[in-house]
Amino acid sequence: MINVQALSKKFGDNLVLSDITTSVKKGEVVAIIGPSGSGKSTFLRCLNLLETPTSGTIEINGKNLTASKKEIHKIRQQIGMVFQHFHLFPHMTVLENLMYAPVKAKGTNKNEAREKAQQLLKRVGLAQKASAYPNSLSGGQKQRVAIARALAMEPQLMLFDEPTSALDPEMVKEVLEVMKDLAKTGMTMVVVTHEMGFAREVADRVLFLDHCILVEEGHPAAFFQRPESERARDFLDKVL
Ligand SMILES: Nc1ncnc2c1ncn2[C@@H]1O[C@H](COP(=O)(O)OP(=O)(O)OP(=O)(O)O)[C@@H](O)[C@H]1O
Repeated sequence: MINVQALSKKFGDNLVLSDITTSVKKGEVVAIIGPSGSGKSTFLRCLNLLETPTSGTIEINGKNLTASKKEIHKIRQQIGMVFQHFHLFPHMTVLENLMYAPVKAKGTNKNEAREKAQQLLKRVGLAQKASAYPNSLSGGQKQRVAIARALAMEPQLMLFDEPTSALDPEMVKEVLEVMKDLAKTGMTMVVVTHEMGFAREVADRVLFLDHCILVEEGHPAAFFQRPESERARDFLDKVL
């Protein structure tokens, strides 16, 4: 589903991603881990062109994102994104937050969008919050709404940028549970995370970035038990 070839990204003279080549299969859950500042978020944001790569190519479902600026809008609609800081519309109710993009961007009929939104709220355990405004929700609830809102566009791929790192510890679990459930449905997911437990239990593959380089990638069981590189061993010694 995703094919990344020789992706590099600079901010001015600062090289943030260096020559990254990898791919993600349909239905795969990939966790991106690594030290702070290693380029994880930038890599994720390149996958839907929130950041423009300096060089290299990114294909999603065979379409070259970097070549087809015209198509990017259409391709983006198929990619859901969940950020660290929710980004819900504060002046809309939870239900309206979920209905907005399907109605405005896809032209979905309002009744259909409402029904789908209600189903999704049920799925993330928040059916009773449909009429609430985001400000009245806890961080964990806001993030579950953000996930449901991304799913309302029926994406083929979901990108998560440290979705639990702004949450109080007691709320991390409820969000990870929703993500685990989503993974079980066969959704293709790329997740930047500091939650090693999630990477170990839920991911099919781990990508380890350090200093702008994709140092190693592999199955979580192998990566966490026997990391190949010195850099990954050092990192795991610090975080586990
Ligand atoms: N818009 C930007 N302009 C300039 N530099 C940036 C920008 N975004 C990120 N950077 C720099 O790129 C580098 C990588 O940042 P990035 O956020 O991708 O790392 P990360 O691995 O996700 O870090 P963290 O785990 O702390 O979120 C950092 O040095 C950061 O300062």
